[in-house]
Amino acid sequence: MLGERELVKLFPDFADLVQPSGIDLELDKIYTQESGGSLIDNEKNLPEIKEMDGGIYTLKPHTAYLASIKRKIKIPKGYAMLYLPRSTLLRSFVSVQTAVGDPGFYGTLMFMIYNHGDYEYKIKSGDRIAQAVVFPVVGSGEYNGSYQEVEE
Ligand SMILES: O=c1ccn([C@H]2C[C@H](O)[C@@H](COP(=O)(O)OP(=O)(O)OP(=O)(O)O)O2)c(=O)[nH]1
Repeated sequence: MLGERELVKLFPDFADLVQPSGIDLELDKIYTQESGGSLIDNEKNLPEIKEMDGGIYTLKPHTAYLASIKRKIKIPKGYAMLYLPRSTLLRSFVSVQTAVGDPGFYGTLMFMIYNHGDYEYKIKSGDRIAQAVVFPVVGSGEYNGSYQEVEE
């Protein structure tokens, strides 16, 4: 796992969010699910989503949402990331569910947030919801999948 000094060099756009062994990630927007979707023979049809009215979001009990993360991220070739929830959310009965960040990925991270509780949970755009931990990848390839964005 990479530490502070390496992370600041590899992720200069996130320098102010670097922690001793990871990078804090801030909530940008929250989206609700508006339709079904499918994954059949690797043909993906993503559900339609709708941006919630911003500022402070209210997560209903037993409901799933998508959350975008502020700032686009570039994961350098030779490194991969895992994203772990902030424990304050877990202590509040809210989970942040995530996958792997691939070497070479550039774009906006999207996570799923689920309010497991029996009560509403309020969260504001800009608050930290997860921490990225970064690992070197031996013999790394480079991501070029459907979520790759063109670097500006
Ligand atoms: O929780 C996560 C984890 C990763 N990513 C980003 C970074 C990752 O590199 C990219 C693609 O993730 P993945 O490889 O899991 O996508 P896929 O479902 O395999 O789709 P595709 O094959 O089109 O890339 O999405 C997220 O937005 N959210």
